[in-house]
Amino acid sequence: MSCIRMTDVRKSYGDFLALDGLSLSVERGETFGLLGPNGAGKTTTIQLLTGQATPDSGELSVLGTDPATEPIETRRKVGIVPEKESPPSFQSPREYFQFVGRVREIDPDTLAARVDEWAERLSFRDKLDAMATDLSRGQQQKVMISQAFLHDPDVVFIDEPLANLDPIVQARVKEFFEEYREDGNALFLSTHHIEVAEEICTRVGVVADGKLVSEREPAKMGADESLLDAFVDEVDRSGDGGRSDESDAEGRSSTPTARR
Ligand SMILES: Nc1ncnc2c1ncn2[C@@H]1O[C@H](COP(=O)(O)OP(=O)(O)OP(=O)(O)O)[C@@H](O)[C@H]1O
Repeated sequence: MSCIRMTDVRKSYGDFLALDGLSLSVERGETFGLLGPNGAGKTTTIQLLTGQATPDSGELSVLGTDPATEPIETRRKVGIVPEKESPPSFQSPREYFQFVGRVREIDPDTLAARVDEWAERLSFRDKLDAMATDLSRGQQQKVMISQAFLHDPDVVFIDEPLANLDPIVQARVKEFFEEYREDGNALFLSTHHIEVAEEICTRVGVVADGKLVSEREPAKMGADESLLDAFVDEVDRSGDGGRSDESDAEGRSSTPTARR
């Protein structure tokens, strides 16, 4: 059975239709990547699947919970790295992890061992007691990735997983993602970096115009096939290619219009 499922989900903001009947499903053992142009609906999809927003219609299921009606249950079961979140500026990473541990009900010895493991894996042991406000953007991203896995969830959602990370840390994160997936868990990633999707994901879905317009398994694509070419074709065909023109630097539309 799928551990993540969306069926015919619609979501609008005012009169702007952001998701127009989006359906997808993800199985355990998969790293699913949602690829799409600015404003296509990737962040909205993650927000709906993690109970941070509610759909207008359609069905959602994550690890047997309904994020629309049981958002706390869903969030208890999954890990989340939201797009623009940082650790609280007034706390050190160690204090933040202790807070996460209390909320996630992780016993102190397990928490200490996992924090130690992540600080080692992502090379930030020397920053564990620094104020978060004094961390670089990449160091903050390391803390946010670590917190998502501390309670050993079966499913983790990450918006732009490798943003701001140096190549050595990116390699360690990719290695961990592969082990995590092979252990029977599922990762749901959102990105507009095609090379990231190609390298990390077992399956990539292209979202355009508020719908899932195609799905591909990068490992099964022929040497003459390019995910970039396929992406450009599909986005052009959906008519979503020009959507980024009406979005600002944050990807927010300044003049929301209904998709139809
Ligand atoms: N709170 C909101 N109010 C109004 N419109 C919104 C809101 N959140 C998102 N939107 C609009 O919904 C559409 C989808 O936004 P979303 O953030 O899901 O896109 P995205 O694919 O994650 O974009 P990006 O790649 O630029 O981060 C965009 O046109 C955006 O302007």
